[in-house]
Amino acid sequence: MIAKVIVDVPSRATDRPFDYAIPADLYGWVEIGSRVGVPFGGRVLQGFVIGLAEFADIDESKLKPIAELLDHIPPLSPDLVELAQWISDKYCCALTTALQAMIPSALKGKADSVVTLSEDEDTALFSNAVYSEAPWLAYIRASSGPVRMAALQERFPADAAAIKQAVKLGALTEQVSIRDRLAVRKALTVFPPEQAALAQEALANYPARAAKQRDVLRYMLEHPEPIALTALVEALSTTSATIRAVADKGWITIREVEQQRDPYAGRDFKQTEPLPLTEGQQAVYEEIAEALDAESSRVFLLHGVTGSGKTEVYLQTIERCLQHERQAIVLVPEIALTPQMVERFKGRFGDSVAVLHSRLSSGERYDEWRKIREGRAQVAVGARSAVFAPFPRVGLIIIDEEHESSYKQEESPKYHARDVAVRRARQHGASVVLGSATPSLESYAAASRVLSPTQTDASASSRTPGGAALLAMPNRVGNRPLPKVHLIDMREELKAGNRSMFSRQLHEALLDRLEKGEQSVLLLNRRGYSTFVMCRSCGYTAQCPHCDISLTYHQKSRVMRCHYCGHAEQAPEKCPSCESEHIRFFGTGTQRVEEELAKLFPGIRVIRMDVDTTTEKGSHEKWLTMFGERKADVLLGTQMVAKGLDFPYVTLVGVIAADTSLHLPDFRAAEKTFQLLTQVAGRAGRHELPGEVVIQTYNPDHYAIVTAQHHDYAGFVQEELKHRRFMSYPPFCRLIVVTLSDEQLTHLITAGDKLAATLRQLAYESGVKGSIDSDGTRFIDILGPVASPIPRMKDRYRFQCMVKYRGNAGAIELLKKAIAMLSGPQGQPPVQLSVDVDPQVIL
Ligand SMILES: Nc1ncnc2c1ncn2[C@@H]1O[C@H](COP(=O)(O)OP(=O)(O)OP(=O)(O)O)[C@@H](O)[C@H]1O
Ligand SMILES: [Zn+2]
Ligand SMILES: [Zn+2]
Repeated sequence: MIAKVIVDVPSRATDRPFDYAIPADLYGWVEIGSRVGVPFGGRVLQGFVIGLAEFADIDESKLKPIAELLDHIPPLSPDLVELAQWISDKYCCALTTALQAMIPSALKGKADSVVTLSEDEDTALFSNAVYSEAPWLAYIRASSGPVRMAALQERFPADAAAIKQAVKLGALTEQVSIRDRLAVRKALTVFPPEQAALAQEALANYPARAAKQRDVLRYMLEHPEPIALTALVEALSTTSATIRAVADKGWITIREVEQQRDPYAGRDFKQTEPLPLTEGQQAVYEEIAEALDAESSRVFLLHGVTGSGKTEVYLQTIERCLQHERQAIVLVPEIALTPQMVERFKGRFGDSVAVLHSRLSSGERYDEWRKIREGRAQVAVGARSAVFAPFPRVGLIIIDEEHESSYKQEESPKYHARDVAVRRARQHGASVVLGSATPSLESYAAASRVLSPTQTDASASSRTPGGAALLAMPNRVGNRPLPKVHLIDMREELKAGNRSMFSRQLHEALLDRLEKGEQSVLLLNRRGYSTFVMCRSCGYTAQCPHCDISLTYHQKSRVMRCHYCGHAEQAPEKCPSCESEHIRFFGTGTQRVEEELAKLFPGIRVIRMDVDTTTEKGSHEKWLTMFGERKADVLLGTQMVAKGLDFPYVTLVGVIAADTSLHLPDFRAAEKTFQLLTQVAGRAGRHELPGEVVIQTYNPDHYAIVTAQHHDYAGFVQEELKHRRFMSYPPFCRLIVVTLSDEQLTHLITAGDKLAATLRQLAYESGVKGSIDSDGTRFIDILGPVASPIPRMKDRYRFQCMVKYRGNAGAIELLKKAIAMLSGPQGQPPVQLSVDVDPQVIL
């Protein structure tokens, strides 16, 4: 038997399966999805089996055998391997990169070599006096098992050559194997006596001077359950040596036992029961339930206003899914994955919920993942990569806040979890529910057919088999009104002599809440904001010397830092350009808002949530719990306060400056602004107390802001679609951005021009219509090369080409072909090149 293995080297030259023989003792164990160690170019590498075959493609006598099988249960299943193939094709990345994205980082093993003494002990070499006295040899002899080569070399640095020589001459046997970065955690555990009666007798006869040992034995007889060694040491204030002595006498045993790291251990989740559904929820629930019962793979876009009770719909459809003995995956944006959110799922489904997100340690994440792989969990709640949760029979995939751009991974593989979910669901006959109060234009267009068939991008509708179905929940639970939204024109404030960052109305409203003991949420829209350093005399701004971007000022340390490369320097006292002392730190950070609040409202209790205050593990949770317990009047923060929060005493939401994100060089700027305002407004008045929202802006007439004021999603979409159509942007076409970078500008220019020219030539030859979109079905347009929005990063110049296409234009194939044509014989590209299909952020 032959295994086809993808080795873990993400380069174009190795991006194909290699054949290996399956040794007889591994027959039946090596499966599609198995992780193996294989010899490759003189090393041992980790790889994944993606196929099995009777015969090899190459001369079988040249075939090397698989060196080792790394897990008994393959970490990937055949359907995930197939999904990886799809990702690699669609997002232009190496197959190994896609496979790696599906497993926890703990399983990204590294090759490690160990040495043992060869069987043939009296090798001539070792009888040689020089060697026989070598300390490293004595060290190996004294060790009971294999010794890690790295450890040996570290210990005896001067003897590295001699050790290598010994391996070469066969006196030492070297074995290379893959070691996981992080193993299953094992703890030494003490087991009680197996024959209690005999042990009782022994206890009575224990020598008096071994009183400590007697205590151990007595304890284990009185508490006949396994106990962790460390716990026993603590319970009896004894030592592990004492306990070991009792074990050596044979009365108790000490063994290694596998431990589970449960990040939610010790927390009680209050069991919740399904709520009687509102009419709106019921209608939606029934539609989804029907698809679940029929096991038909359908995609639903659930457009439910803030506070309409989408979570309860998720919970009850999951329950329905579990009744069919199928598993469910719930994706939540990383920053909305709060303990409050987790609690909703654990409260309903208890221990069968596994949680996957990046704030867990890699050990915790690994254990949660194993819970899924080993069938101990039925529901996975997590961020983007939870879409790969290795369930055998997925029945339902829910994507909450489906419009969030964080569902797109920014590094390779640059996949979008929404598209991957639809694909995975199709493999399993599962349904997908995309939920949002502000669906992305792409999803909305696909579901509501606002585009005529010729305008729709055909591949979008093939992504959503049979088209997505639009489900709406236009009302809040209990028919509570959406909050009243006031727009404040900040230019008018300035004219009226108010120079504060708070308008008079927001000031009043805050004061009012303080008096009533109600709570407020304040949003500082930080997208595109930064605290930068500028000279008021000459206009100098502090720039990163390696990247074309302003340095960000950190007040605490007085250090200026680059967000792209990490470059840091002390903030200057004087302008380096004109020596003026009028050098200032600009921008409104959350810190400044906090200071202003303290000045204007003495005694106000503010919780500030931003990147600075939430880095520590568990801090996010701590702040939200505090706020929930009404230990603060104001929750002030960046984007992270806009989502998912559900606090009954929040009756005011204030937005300090709505438009900071409006003018970014991003075609989604208006959409992002509308979404953010609608989401944050939705935090107010979700329970009995009515809510009010104050939005401060310099663009009170902008449609994104006006429609947000009126909770008018349809109005926003209509206006935004006009712009997108006019400018030819998604959902009217699809995009691929190719970023080229190099240290030498001349190389870059040549490579960029060549790429664009090749692409144009290939598109022309393939007969796809050019930018003149005559019949509207197939069209491809190649723009650029132009300098990227960030033209230099880490001392490398950056250019980009944008490909706009529609329909079955074969754009990805053309691009792959063009790149191959420009690459060297080993597949090496002329300059560094990165491809982003369906980009969310264009930098
Ligand atoms: N059927 C129901 N009966 C009573 N209360 C309900 C019902 N469904 C949901 N709720 C309550 O209504 C509130 C809002 O629900 P939920 O948080 O799910 O809204 P949402 O649609 O997810 O809103 P958002 O998009 O703003 O997060 C919650 O406090 C929830 O417990
Ligand atoms: Zn200056
Ligand atoms: Zn930099």
